[in-house]
Amino acid sequence: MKDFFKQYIPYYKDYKLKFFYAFIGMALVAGGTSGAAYVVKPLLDEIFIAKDLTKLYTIPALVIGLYFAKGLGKYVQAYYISFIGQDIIRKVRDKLLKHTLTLDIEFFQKKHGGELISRITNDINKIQSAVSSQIAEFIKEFLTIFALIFVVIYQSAEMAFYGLIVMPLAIFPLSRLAKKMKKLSFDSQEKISNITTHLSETFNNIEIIKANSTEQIETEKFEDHNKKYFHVSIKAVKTNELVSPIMETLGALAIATVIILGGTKVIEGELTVGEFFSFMTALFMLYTPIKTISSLYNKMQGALAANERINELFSVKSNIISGNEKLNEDIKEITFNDICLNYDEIPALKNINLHIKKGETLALVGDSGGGKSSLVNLIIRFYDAHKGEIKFNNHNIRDIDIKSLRDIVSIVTQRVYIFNDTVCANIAYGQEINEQKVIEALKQAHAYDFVNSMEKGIHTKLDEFGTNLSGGQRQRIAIARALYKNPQILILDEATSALDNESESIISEVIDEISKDKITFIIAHRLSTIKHATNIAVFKKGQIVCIGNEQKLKNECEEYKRLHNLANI
Ligand SMILES: Nc1ncnc2c1ncn2[C@@H]1O[C@H](COP(=O)(O)OP(=O)(O)OP(=O)(O)O)[C@@H](O)[C@H]1O
Repeated sequence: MKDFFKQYIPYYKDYKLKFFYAFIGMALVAGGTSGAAYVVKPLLDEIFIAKDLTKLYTIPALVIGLYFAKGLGKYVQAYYISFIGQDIIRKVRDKLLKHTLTLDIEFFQKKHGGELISRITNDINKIQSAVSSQIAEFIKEFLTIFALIFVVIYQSAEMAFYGLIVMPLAIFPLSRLAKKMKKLSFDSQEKISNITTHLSETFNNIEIIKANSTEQIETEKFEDHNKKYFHVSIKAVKTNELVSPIMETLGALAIATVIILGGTKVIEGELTVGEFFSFMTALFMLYTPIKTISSLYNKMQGALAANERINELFSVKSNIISGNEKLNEDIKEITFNDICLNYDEIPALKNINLHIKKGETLALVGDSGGGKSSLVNLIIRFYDAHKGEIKFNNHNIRDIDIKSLRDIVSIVTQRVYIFNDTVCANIAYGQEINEQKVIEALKQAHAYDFVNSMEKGIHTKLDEFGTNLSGGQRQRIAIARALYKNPQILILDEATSALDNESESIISEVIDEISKDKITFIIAHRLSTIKHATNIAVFKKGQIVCIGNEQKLKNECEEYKRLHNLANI
């Protein structure tokens, strides 16, 4: 708990004035509550026993004043505390997403998107009430307790001792319950994360689910996750709700003792009736904040568990560290010197040596799993090689500022990414929109005709998965996006695989034309699309087994001949 406060207290520094207002509100609540308890004494002693008529009006007026102050205080503190809490949460959420986006591709490939969404939404929501209302309630209830204890001790120190002894007695069972609550909250956050993960997987894979009629199976899996969440939640309710009966039983014991003791004192004339009732009112009132604090402490455990999960994400660090050399120059050559890459100790690339000059196109071909995508992923530092060196002119890739590197590279991957935005914004993604340039890029990618026939042309909104487009249309959008950037290095990983033969050959010609002043990497299974490449590297099990132009490979490379024959079957 201490660490939790340590982590969030610095945020409060930005809200000093608002916190001050909230504190005044809390003080009004504490003062109003204890004042209401105190006023029982003059109420009984002076109106009912001494029959003082003047007090008949002043005391009720005072009661109204006290409750008004309490109500006003409650409103002021609730507003400012919620403001502070929600604003802190907004900042933590922004910070968490910012941090998450800095992490390596490898992290995203291993962690499910649904789980990350759950951390950034559910877990952060869990700490929201802790940093806002719960912290405020803690302070408010503590202030109220102090004020009421003051009234209790002021009225009778001896009875106060018996009335309050329950407080230390309650600590042991309550701390046991709190520990259990923390564990249950951790479980519960994990279960809700499973639910989010399952939902995101279901909606992302909806086509395959429907095509295989597995709706029932998926529903059953979901019901299972849902049931587990329900069981943990109910266990948490069982634990949390124990706080109140424990406190009430202990409280009843204390109150019974005080009645016997106080009753004796009143009978013997040591205490007035008013003093006794004022004491009793304060004592009764005391149990509410004490009970609230115990239950808050328990509820806080949920926030602590969620916070651990948030901190776990904050503690993940990127392994791919940016260099600081900016690439503000013409890239004339890229060199791969003895490059090796492993995924979890399993080799994917072995001793790759390549040299590509500006204006050249290197095609990468070979069986599936040969290492082609892995090689191009190294160029934009989605991964770092485990051995060897990649150089852009004379810069080692690890010394280059990652943003400046990625600014000069366009990549079209096997999976096409479409954003929930207009065609225009999708093409100019990450750059300023120039409609003329967008149209130009669309024309080059042979996408302008179909975009133009859409209701709003380049201003038509696409949906996130591009479901309002055909596979080939999606690929053309991705190619147009890559061309819009006018990169120095162009990487096309199966970028035309969904196109019909005619479109593919037209686009291949366009690419041949525009790649004259670039360094281009093309991965293609259809060998016909890469026949004009300067060099073709044939991959097999992570190695380049042959390299050369098409004619050379046709004459000398058995593996290429095999691929060529397969393609012509
Ligand atoms: N993120 C990853 N984590 C673990 N292994 C991976 C990862 N990406 C690729 N691999 C493995 O590395 C090897 C090379 O994969 P890669 O995707 O580079 O091949 P490829 O030649 O591009 O295949 P394809 O033509 O099917 O796209 C494969 O055995 C693959 O299973």
